[in-house]
Amino acid sequence: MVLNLEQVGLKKEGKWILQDVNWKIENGEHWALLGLNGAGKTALLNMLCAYYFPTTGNVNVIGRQFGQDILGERLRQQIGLVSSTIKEKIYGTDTAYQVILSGAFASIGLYEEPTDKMRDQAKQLLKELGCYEYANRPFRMLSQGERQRVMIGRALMGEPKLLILDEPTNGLDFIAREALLESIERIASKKVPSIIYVTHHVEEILPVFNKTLLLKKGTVFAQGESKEIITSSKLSEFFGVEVEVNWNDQRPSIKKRK
Ligand SMILES: Nc1ncnc2c1ncn2[C@@H]1O[C@H](COP(=O)(O)OP(=O)(O)OP(=O)(O)O)[C@@H](O)[C@H]1O
Repeated sequence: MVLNLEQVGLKKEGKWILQDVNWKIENGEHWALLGLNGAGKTALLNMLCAYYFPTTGNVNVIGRQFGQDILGERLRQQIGLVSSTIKEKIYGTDTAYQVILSGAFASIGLYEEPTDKMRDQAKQLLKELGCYEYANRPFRMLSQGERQRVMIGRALMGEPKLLILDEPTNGLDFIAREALLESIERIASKKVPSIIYVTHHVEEILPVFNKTLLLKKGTVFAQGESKEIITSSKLSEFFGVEVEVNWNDQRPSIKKRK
């Protein structure tokens, strides 16, 4: 099992941010995590990466039960996290290749001498993610879509068991978004690692994300097979406005009913 949360609650500054969260991810499953602004998605991810400890309940991530003695650093080496916070820390002068290589050490910047195996793996990832042609270009000169690919490559360098993509299409135009989604689909089709794809956008729930969790006001509003969760009636209740969901080519689209 990749993840097991039981009756998890998180209280910060006297306020419950997460409550009664139950969530299991089996090996090889890929999940979409959908929630509006302030739903608690970031707080939940921070907990999965052991930056926050649960106030109540049990958290088990990749076979590690959270307790007083959990080593956050060790756990984080097994989780590939792609988020805007990490992206902002990357040195703009490092090349795409160096950024991907740095993932082997889970460091920002390269301080250790990579092995030949690491170099081969980084080159392979550059190819798989379509980054090869700009491998030697500094990170700051890359487009948003290119940077995002590099960040995913960096996360995959550590051969994580869980890959968390936190709103990876933010700031991308339609073409770049679809291209990135295609790459994500390719990674997901390999089964390992399991992916949690965090988004506000229903249209980004690719067929590979066959499970969806809806988070609302810090609690699980619904979870299960995406086809059963992403429906007009469920999402109308979830968003609190009447919406119409249509499935086309195994991808959902949504619009507000007039
Ligand atoms: N450390 C903290 N202390 C106090 N309140 C917090 C803390 N972290 C988050 N919150 C609050 O918890 C709620 C959920 O925040 P969170 O950032 O997890 O939402 P989100 O679903 O990620 O939203 P968005 O989509 O806008 O990023 C918000 O009301 C936020 O202000």
